[in-house]
Amino acid sequence: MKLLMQLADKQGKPLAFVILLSMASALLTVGVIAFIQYRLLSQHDLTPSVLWQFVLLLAVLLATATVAQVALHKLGHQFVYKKRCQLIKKLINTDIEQIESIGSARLLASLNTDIRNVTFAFVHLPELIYGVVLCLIALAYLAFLSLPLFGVSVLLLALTGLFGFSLVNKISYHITQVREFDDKLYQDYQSFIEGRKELSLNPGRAKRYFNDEFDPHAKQYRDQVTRADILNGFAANMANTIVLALIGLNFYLALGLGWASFPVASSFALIILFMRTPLMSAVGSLPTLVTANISMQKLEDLSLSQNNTLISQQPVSAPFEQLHLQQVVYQYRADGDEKPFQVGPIDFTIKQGELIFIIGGNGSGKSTFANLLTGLYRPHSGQVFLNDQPVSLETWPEYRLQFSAVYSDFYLFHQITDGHGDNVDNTVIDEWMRRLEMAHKVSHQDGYLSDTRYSQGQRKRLALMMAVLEQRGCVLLDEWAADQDPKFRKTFYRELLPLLKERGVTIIAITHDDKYFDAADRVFKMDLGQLSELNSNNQRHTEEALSSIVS
Ligand SMILES: Nc1ncnc2c1ncn2[C@@H]1O[C@H](COP(=O)(O)OP(=O)(O)OP(=O)(O)O)[C@@H](O)[C@H]1O
Repeated sequence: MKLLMQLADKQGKPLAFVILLSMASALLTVGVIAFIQYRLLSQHDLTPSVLWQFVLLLAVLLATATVAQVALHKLGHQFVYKKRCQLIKKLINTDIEQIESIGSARLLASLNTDIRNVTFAFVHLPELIYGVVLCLIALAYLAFLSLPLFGVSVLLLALTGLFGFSLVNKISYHITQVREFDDKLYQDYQSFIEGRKELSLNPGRAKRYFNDEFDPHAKQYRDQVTRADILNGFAANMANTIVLALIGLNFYLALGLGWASFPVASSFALIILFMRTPLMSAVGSLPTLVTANISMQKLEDLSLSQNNTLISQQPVSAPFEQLHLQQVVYQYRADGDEKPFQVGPIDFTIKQGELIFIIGGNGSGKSTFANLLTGLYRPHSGQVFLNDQPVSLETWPEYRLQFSAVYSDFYLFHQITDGHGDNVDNTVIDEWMRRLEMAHKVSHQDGYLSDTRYSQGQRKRLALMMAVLEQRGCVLLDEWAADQDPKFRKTFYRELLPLLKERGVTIIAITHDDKYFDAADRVFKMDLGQLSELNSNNQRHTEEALSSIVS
């Protein structure tokens, strides 16, 4: 099993130690039975010292079993903890394009369900290991008692195991389906939560979504999980019945056909009965292990980055002087027969301290260009030059360090950090709180914002503050002013942008505020993925470009 293989691969020695302890505790358990049979049941040997030996044996058994269990739980949960941390680190190192193609619902389902499934498996792993080890040792003891009876028992158990194997395959199939519907349910949960306002206003839509999307998924989930549970219950009942059948068969073979004596047959019955509970627990733990294996596969299928170390911030090699894009092309993945949207080929140059505006209609490719420019997307062809040096695959992460941004779908973190992830001087934070007219509203302490639940416009101001505090050479703002009131919009274009420019920051702003186009050094227009520069001295040219966007 993949789970055990991975555990063995990463924690080979501790796992071997735990298996040895489990074997010792199983041996001791069989030893206790043998002790009862040979010492306690033989009356002429019943002295107080025998009782003390028995108590000692029980104490050693309790200690060994407890240590084995504790060690296995610790080992398992440590494995899950490491897996969880690795997963998040891989997620951080994964390309945005891959994360976008996986989708947030599938990612959340994996982070939640798959990790939980692996945890459950580790809760049940001790039962499986103990059950298997105990059964093996009990079988060895049976072989010692009577080889012919042992042979018949092993044959019956092997046949049952074979049948059980096909059952486990069927259970695996249903559990795989269950996991697929889990992804779909997560998608539905996300729609219900994120679309709560629309659904509140339109109960008809809520009902329709419930009936057409959620309910079929929930029903399929229910049906598949029911089938898996029925098969699992059947496997457990079958194991139980086979164990009882084995006792009857052994008595028949021993006493009816004279294969063994009565004491041997009764010892057989005792051992087999004794095996029953651990065997049933082991069988019962199988579905959780199957589920965990499927979850491990699901986690692998996410194709996250293999790199699970957090990149320590590299110093930016040289300050931003100039950025040049040469014949850069980016194309989205084709979805069906439709021609995918393409940005480029683009030739674009920006120098340090310039203030550039980009305009363009909805869907013209501005945000795609913003992602391309800031290095979130890698060009499919063409070349990017930073300070006249070509940016290669190796230097791509370093290239990104030149930028800070407020994207249109920005996220506001509580932590206030500079471009290296370190704390920022309080006086600098206070200065920007004042400039952004947020000082009366927001407080901060020890590098944390007191809250992030503000209006969209206020949150955007804080996001701008975060971008500025990162002190990168180039700041990208995607329709930043769209949510600001007219008064602050003016402050932004007439005071804040000039101030940043004066401080040497290069700014690329995607905007529709034609009233302030004169603030920019240059204005570019994006149209169907093609970028062209407008002649900012020619008012008519700019007006034409704007009216083409409006029309
Ligand atoms: N993840 C994606 N996969 C496939 N196509 C996409 C993806 N994201 C965007 N597109 C396509 O790329 C085109 C440009 O999108 P983009 O977001 O860059 O436009 P935009 O100019 O920023 O628009 P808006 O002003 O409405 O924000 C759109 O027509 C869209 O169909």
